[in-house]
Amino acid sequence: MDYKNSPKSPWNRLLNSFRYAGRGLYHAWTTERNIRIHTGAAILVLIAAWLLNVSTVEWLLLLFVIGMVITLEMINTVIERVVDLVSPEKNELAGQAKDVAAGAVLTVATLAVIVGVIIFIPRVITLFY
Ligand SMILES: Nc1ncnc2c1ncn2[C@@H]1O[C@H](COP(=O)(O)OP(=O)(O)OP(=O)(O)O)[C@@H](O)[C@H]1O
Repeated sequence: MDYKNSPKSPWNRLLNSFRYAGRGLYHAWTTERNIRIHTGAAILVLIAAWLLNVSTVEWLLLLFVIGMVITLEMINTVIERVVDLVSPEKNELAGQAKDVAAGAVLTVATLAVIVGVIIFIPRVITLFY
């Protein structure tokens, strides 16, 4: 019997789906340096947001872009793993898939920086003038 069809109660299945998700988060955290860097930067941004008393809408925007960056980093990791699985040898399509995934992370990370600059720069300026 394959693992998907083993007889388990709905609660067991639900519990297992959380366990697998937790294992995925742990794997991403321990193996991907970029995810640790982005999480560290996100914590610093959230501390700055708290210290500088940003508005509710600004909190929502910051949380949204932070969530997007970390989630896309994880999807990028998924794409790298799957590409390495199906195409361990050099292949043009495999390279393109990884490059485009990396480009997606860069796009959202750039957006996050722009959002941070728009929210924080005016507040930092008023701190000094
Ligand atoms: N199988 C492949 N065939 C062709 N090009 C590849 C292949 N694997 C990787 N590459 C090229 O090398 C680049 C880096 O790939 P790699 O898997 O090392 O990603 P990485 O971003 O360096 O990984 P990590 O996030 O683990 O540091 C890819 O973006 C792609 O251009």
